[in-house]
Order: sequence, then structure tokens, then C-alpha cells
Amino acid sequence: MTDALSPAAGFAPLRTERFTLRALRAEDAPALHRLVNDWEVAKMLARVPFPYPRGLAEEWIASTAVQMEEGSAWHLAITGHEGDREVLVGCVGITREPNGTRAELGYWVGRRFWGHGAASEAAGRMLRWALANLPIERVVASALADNTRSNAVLRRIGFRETGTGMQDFVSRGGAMPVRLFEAGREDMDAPAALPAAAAPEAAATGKRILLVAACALIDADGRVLLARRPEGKPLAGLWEFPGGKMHAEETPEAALIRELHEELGIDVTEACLAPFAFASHGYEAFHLLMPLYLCRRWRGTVTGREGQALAWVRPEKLASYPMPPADVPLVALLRDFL
Ligand SMILES: Nc1nc2c([nH]c(=O)n2[C@@H]2O[C@H](COP(=O)(O)OP(=O)(O)OP(=O)(O)O)[C@@H](O)[C@H]2O)c(=O)[nH]1
Repeated sequence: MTDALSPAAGFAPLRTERFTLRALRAEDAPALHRLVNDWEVAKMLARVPFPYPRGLAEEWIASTAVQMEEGSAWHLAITGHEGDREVLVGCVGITREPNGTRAELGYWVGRRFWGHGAASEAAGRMLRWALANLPIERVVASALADNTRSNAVLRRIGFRETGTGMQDFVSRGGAMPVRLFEAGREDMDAPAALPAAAAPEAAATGKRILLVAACALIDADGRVLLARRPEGKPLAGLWEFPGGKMHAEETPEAALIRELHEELGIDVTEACLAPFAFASHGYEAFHLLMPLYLCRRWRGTVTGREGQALAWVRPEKLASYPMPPADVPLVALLRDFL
């Protein structure tokens, strides 16, 4: 896993255009209490009591550190700046379902910071971070049915409404109607324009053909290198074979030599790239044609130069790493071959 998840390394703050999302600290308690002990804020939140006891702020902050240590939830302070002073704007959090592949997103913003897109900016970043870095498939969220602002935030950052329900609200002393939302990797931004090599169109589907070269690096113990697609790329969080789009006029081998150097800091020669198989897969926005090469010799030390997590995986373990759908047949072939 990435450093961001290692408790020993501490949680590396997430930055957005205007805010920093960082672990909560004991000294945030007074500001947190001031912001959340406000009926207009508390009445929108399912698990927050009103009035909010002063001591609960410290208690809750302490519990967030424990949850982060055990990898069950990440509740972060949304902080901004007023002049030189750091100010608490609100909180955003993601909680994993025990033993599940889903997590729940929640957030609130102090009333004096409303109307400036703070919730969208912070919750959008948290959602993308979670899908890229946690072993989850989907993120769910809910908002009071009549909380139009929060419903709009969830839609804006990529959630789809999946239905309605009733949920207990501590501050209201009972169940309230809510809208339910869900987001997966496929709901995140579609791939940007695809400046692929001489991208022809597949006549039958009208989809552009995207040419991508990929490589299974195999180490002396027969393990295969997988790289995790980092936050910000389509399908972030899925594991893949290193490689990338072929530029115009580039051979697949030349594309791989370039990509392996850029992404992993290693040098390979064309002679060490053995053609193995290919993937041909229809994604919604394009049709992927991806030759997969095998490579057992390279110069240099494999390093994730773009901040991506890397894993050397035994062939029989490959299936336990979620990969893009195009890779599934390749993984089966590779397992049989190695
Ligand atoms: N490298 C690689 N790409 C894959 C694999 N499987 C798969 O579906 N793809 C798809 O192929 C495309 C590769 O694009 P990319 O975004 O990685 O290409 P790139 O490194 O040139 O990225 P960039 O244009 O953001 O710099 C993506 O749509 C990706 O989802 C795989 O195993 N390895």
C-alpha cells in the first residue's frame, strides 16, 4: 500500500486548490465545537447530536486517530487560510464497511464558509483519493432529501443517485427521508481527449481505437510487477501492467522503452521485450488495443516515479488485484504461462 496509508508515516495531507485536508488534532477541538454546535449544521448530519457537548469534540478527535491507525476510517479537517492564520472550515471523512468493498463519504462545512464550493472541493478530493488508494470498489453517501445543497454537491463530484430511504438523525431524534448516492471508478472523469497514435476508428462501433503498449516485468523469482493507477487518472486505484499510450509514429517497443523509463526509472532494450499477447477491449469512450510484452532484463532499480504504488505479485495471486476489464484475459494467459 502507499505511504499515505501507513500509520507510521502519518497521514500525508491532501491538498486542493484552496484547502488542505489533514488529520484532526486535539487543538482543533474548540474551533470544531464552535462550527458544529450550530443547529443549521447539526440538523443536516445523521450522527451529530445537538446541542453538541464540548467534551465530545476532544473524544471524537481522539477516536479519529485510532480509526486511521486501524485503517477503518479517515476523518480529516478541512483547513484554509485567512491571512497567515490556518482556519478550520469543516470536516470530511470516509469510513470503510467492515469486511466489505464499499466505503461511506460524509462531510460538513461551518456556516460562515457556506456558498463558496468548499464542500465540493474537499469531498471531491476525498472521494478520488479513496477510490485511488483504498481497497474498495464503491463509495456511498446520503443526504437529507430536502438538503438541495448537499444533493447538488454529491452530483457535482461524480455521485449517481441510486434511490431514497429513511435514516436515523440523532439531532432530529428520529428517522428522516434521505437520498442515497453511489460512485465507482467508472463515474469519475472520463479519459481526457485521447491523442493516440494515428487513432483510426473501428467502423462497426464508431469508437476510436486507442493503442497502448504494456509490459509484464518478471523478476528472478517469477513475480510480475503491477502498478496502481494513481489518483487523477481514469480507473484510478486499479492495478495494471506498466506502459502507456503510443505516441504518433511510435512503435510499441519505443513507447514501452519511453514509458518504463518515465514511470519506473528503468532502461530496457528492444531485444529484451518479448511479444506475449494482446488485449482488445471496448471501453465506453474508446476501443483499447494493447499489446502485452514480457521483460525479464532491465537496467536500474524499479521505482514508482509518479508516486504510484507498485507490487511484485506471484502469478497465482494476480487475480486478487483488481485490474481494468481489458486485462482479465491477459492475467489468465500469464498465469498459465509462468
Ligand atoms: N498501461 C496500461 N494501461 C491499461 C492497462 N489496461 C487498460 O485497460 N489500460 C488502459 O489503457 C489506457 C492507458 O492510458 P494511460 O492513461 O495509462 O496512458 P499514459 O501513461 O500515456 O497516461 P497519460 O496520458 O495520462 O500520461 C488507459 O485507458 C488504461 O485504462 C494496463 O494493463 N496497462
